[in-house]
Amino acid sequence: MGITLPIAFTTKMKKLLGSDFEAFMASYEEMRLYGLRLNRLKIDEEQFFRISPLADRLRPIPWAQGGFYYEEGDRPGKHPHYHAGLYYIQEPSAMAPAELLDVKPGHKVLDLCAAPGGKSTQLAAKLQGRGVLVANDNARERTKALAKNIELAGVRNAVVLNEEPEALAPVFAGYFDRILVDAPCSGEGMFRKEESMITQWERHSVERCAVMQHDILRHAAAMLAPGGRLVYSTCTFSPEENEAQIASLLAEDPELSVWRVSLAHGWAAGRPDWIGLQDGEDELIDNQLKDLGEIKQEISGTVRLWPHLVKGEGHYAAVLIREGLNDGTGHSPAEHPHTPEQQHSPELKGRRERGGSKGRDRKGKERFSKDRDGKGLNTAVQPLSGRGASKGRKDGGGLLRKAETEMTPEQRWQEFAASNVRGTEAWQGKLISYGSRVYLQPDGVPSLDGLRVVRAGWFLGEAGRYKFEPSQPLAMGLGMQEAVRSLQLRADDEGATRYLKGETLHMTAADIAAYPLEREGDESKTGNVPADPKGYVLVCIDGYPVGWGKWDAGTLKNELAAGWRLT
Ligand SMILES: C[S@@+](CC[C@H](N)C(=O)[O-])C[C@H]1O[C@@H](n2cnc3c(N)ncnc32)[C@H](O)[C@@H]1O
Repeated sequence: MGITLPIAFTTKMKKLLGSDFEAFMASYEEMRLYGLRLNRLKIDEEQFFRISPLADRLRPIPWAQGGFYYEEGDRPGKHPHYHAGLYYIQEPSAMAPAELLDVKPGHKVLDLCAAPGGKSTQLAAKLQGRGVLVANDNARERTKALAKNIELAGVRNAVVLNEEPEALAPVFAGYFDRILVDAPCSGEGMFRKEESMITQWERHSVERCAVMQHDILRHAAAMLAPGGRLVYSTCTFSPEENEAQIASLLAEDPELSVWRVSLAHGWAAGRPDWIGLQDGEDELIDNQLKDLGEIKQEISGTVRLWPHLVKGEGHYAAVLIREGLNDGTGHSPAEHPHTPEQQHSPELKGRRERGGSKGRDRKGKERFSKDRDGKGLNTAVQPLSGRGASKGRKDGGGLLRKAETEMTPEQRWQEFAASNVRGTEAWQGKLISYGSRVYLQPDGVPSLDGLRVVRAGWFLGEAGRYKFEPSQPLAMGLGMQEAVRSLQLRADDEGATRYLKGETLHMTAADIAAYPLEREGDESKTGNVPADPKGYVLVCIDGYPVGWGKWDAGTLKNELAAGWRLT
């Protein structure tokens, strides 16, 4: 066997697994499996199979919509389709929790421990652009990758936060229809995929993880709407981090119950009989409001994915339901009793007051922090006539110049959209700006005042003194035909690779056009050549946007930001 497992780990697993231990250990002799998941916000299976060179070698992952095993040598992360956000590379078992959350378009969804964003992009695809996704992670550095993956996937209705669950709970009390807690854990299920997890396991003990998980879970539960659903998942085997966590939550919150997962695809039942085997664990379910026998019965409805029983790594998942009615498509916070204004929990109310005041200094000014791109980020929503506008006023020149510089960042966007993007009048959401950066925030998001905001919504671009610069996330979130000017490249064109590497391309005005993707047997371009081909062009590969270019007199200047280029 190539992997050396810690003795403390194998000893414990032997005690737990008994006669299954041999089969479990044999799984470490086998190769890990590789998975990718199609981004159904952009593409379905049929279309993907038509355009992808991987099509013949992909095999479906039975528990995940659009999930496929690929071969190690295929390197899908290097293909232009990856840069177009057509799929996300994700370990097969890791696709299970988001499937269990049963997200429907229109839901308000929280991914509480979200970085680097695999499950967030999966949840966003299930929302199909309707409702809200709040993706949060408390590790500041990791939220960079989280925001980028959400943007690469073309998600338009997400807010990205960098907070502790304790700070979110009062702001979003009872707000979410669906919550995913993909908890930080000791990672025992990932030893085969990533040997470095073994060192981390030795450093972050199971006990420490269990304390952290308990804290995260109870705050998560406070944010779940009546009738809402919460999925708790880990990639570890230890019962202290799995069944015992759920048992203690059920004991504390009698409105929660386990929704029994059906055991298909080789999935195995949770193990209530393993609760209490470890020292001190009984304390977790002290003061229970529910009978222990009843709780243990419920725990058998949670699920374990074992590496010797499924084609994937080790995982655990529990689905919990909060008592109450929910039509499944979301509701405004004012419609139910768990709103911030109608707190019934004195503990949460106290925390909200503390959290709210955290965002202001003694003089009542709004707190600023840096956003992930290093820009000064106002943590409060900028009003339409806010800071960005007054900045322009200071250095106005002649009358026209003065009027131009007095435009708010939102107005700058609208001016840009009018000549570059089709159909924005029909977009749902609220335009807001933080400094010069303009976002489209999904409707119904409460004030984020006082929270560390990484993305306040879909980042549309940055307003300058006289112009608006469209962002990379705007390009990724548009459909090809939403741009006034587009350039169609094919994945196997040399031009596609050159564009992704950041090079300038040369072409005539006739190449800059909005025209449909060539279909088999139809080589003709049938679209409209824009009246003025000069300006921003949405560069597409096989019909899917990858970034902006700026065309003028035969040259397409490459606008792909450094962090988005093919290296
Ligand atoms: C298992 S990973 C999440 C993987 C992610 N769901 C995905 O699918 O890409 C756990 C995450 O929890 C984050 N985390 C740890 N403690 C946290 C806390 N108290 N609140 C929120 N996130 C936390 C870690 O930074 C880490 O990114």
